Amino acid sequence: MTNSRTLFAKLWDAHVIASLGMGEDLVAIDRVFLHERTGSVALRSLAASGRCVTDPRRIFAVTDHIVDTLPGRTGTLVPGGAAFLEATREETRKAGIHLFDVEDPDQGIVHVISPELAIVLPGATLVCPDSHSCSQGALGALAWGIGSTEAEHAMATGTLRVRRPGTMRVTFSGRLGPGVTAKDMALALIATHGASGGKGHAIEFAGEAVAALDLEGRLTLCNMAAEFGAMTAFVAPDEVIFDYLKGRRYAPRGPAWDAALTAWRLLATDPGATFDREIVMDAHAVAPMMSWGVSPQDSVPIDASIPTPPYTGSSARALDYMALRPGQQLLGTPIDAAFIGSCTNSRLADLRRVAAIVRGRHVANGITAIIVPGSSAVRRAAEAEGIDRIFMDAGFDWRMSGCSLCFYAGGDGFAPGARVISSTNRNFEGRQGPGVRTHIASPETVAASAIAGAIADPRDWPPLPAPGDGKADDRAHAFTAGAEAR
Ligand SMILES: CC(C)[C@H](C(=O)O)[C@@H](O)C(=O)O
Ligand code: SF4
Repeated sequence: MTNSRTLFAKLWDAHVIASLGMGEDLVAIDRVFLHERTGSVALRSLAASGRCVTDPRRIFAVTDHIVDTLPGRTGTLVPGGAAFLEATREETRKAGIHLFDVEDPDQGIVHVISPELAIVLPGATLVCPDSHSCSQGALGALAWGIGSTEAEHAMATGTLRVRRPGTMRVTFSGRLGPGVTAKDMALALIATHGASGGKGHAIEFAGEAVAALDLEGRLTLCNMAAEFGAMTAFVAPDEVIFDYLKGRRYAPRGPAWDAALTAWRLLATDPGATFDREIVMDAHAVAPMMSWGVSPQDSVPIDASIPTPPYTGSSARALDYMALRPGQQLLGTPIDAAFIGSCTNSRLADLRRVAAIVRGRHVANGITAIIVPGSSAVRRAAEAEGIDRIFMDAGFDWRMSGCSLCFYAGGDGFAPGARVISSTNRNFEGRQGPGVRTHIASPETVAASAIAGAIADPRDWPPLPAPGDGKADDRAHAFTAGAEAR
């Protein structure tokens, strides 16, 4: 008998108020984050039921999903969308909940601004009525997506009734190769084990390649756990996370910070602790990945060809929808548009890597290329570094922050039938507009493809040496040495 515990057990047990039997626990919820699409529904329904928010200081809201992202935006282009915005404004005001609204300098995609503002903290529980809430586990939190009704319950009681998930450790051993990123790690995992491979589990990502990821890379990896069917995912927090959080708006300060740090440093799986399931992936064997079908599991290394039959289920219809042939090479397939954004890949580190590739180059003729920063803070930081100019000079549209064309809600969208290469997390039918054919990949792959005008391998597009710029060699070296390596 061992007393070794997994990090999951430590996080979970610290929040269990009561065991409710049948595998369910009553769990204390430290933070609730809402967005206008589903949060407005929860707030309205809570108010209508005559219940109230017990502790508004633990609840935050943002407008991100349906806000327009065109420069000079005033509201939303989504038909009927204004009602969601109005409900969010009205109900958060009445309940005393802090709202990061469109004009707020801290506005952005919920899973991007939560870490930026240190609303999510190591060891905390955070819920949000959004399936990609698991992204935030990158900071060592237990963060998961819930429904609107559960959000009401969490706001009214500070608790939730939750089935205790199984534990799974996914270890990426070794180091990533050149031009390979956290997005490729996630797609390789999902392609190997299927879109339901993580079902019913809380995943701890571990191993050398995970520890070597920067904060942004860890957020990307945990974000994609939603596409792996997992309840949530996290990475044991380390100094990378603590350094990032220090001094941020809602981070503890003074003696509270020191006490937090002492507690956070214990947030790791003990040696000898066992998991319900273990998966080991060889990081060195991961290549830049690209999806070919209509599920993230329909993904292959970018230089591979589309698998040949037999197909089953969604994969069988996928090729029709995607207008591709079995055995076809993905490389060189002409594209119509490129999109860089979303809670998966729209942070400053993502944009810097994109800038390194597009600098001195231009988007191919006839290609629509759009970059949407994940938050207003990312947008400002990118502009302060001048990388917005690099994007615009290269022919990319540079937008205001929000979910934007990550998902089609009836407003902005790509043309029907367009083949879009996208740094987002979902390639479902119609995800980016009716009939739109989405290929998901890393931001580097999207950038290289936008320039090539066809699906391209980012390893074939190293940064160009800039005349008179002594840093060019360093940039090229950083790229070939593994873009996300610290
Ligand atoms: C609108 C929202 C509920 C949805 C989600 O939960 O994931 C969206 O963010 C998405 O990515 O599809
Ligand atoms: S960016 Fe896309 S995946 Fe992320 S929360 Fe918004 S709509 Fe969902």
